[in-house]
Amino acid sequence: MAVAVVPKIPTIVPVVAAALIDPAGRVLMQQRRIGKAHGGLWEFPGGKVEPGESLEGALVREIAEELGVVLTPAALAPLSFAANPGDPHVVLLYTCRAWTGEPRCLDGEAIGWFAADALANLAMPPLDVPLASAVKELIDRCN
Ligand SMILES: Nc1nc2c([nH]c(=O)n2[C@H]2C[C@H](O)[C@@H](COP(=O)(O)OP(=O)(O)OP(=O)(O)O)O2)c(=O)[nH]1
Repeated sequence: MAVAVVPKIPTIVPVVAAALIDPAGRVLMQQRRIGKAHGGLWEFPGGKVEPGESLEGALVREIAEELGVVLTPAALAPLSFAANPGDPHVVLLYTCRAWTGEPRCLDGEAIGWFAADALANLAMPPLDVPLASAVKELIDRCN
């Protein structure tokens, strides 16, 4: 009898991202570099989790690489996640209101601070649309 061998290959690609929220309730968004997948669209800064990394460890690394700031791990709060059929990426979104340093655009095309009401006007990758709604709901409740 033939036995099917199913290779143990992960079918999802975990991506961690952060909604940095400033004291005025504005959110930092990053524009992806032109020419990359989803080039020119606005996303939450972050990136893929590398083998052996924790989720929070990956997020602290990515944010340091992309924005030059050090997130305060205790200030990271999981908010929501997003996945779509046919797309292996699962974006896990955290909020963060405490960090060290002034965010700079080190990796993207641009960065900007946006009021919660303005997020829906940004052109975003599909997974970011529900995530941005979750961020707006949170800010509307808390600020
Ligand atoms: N960082 C981030 N990635 C997102 C978001 N929404 C979304 O669909 N993605 C997708 C875009 C990318 O395909 C993937 C994140 O990959 P990445 O930022 O680490 O890497 P990349 O595609 O820029 O570059 P590469 O490593 O594939 O060469 O997740 C988001 O809000 N933030």
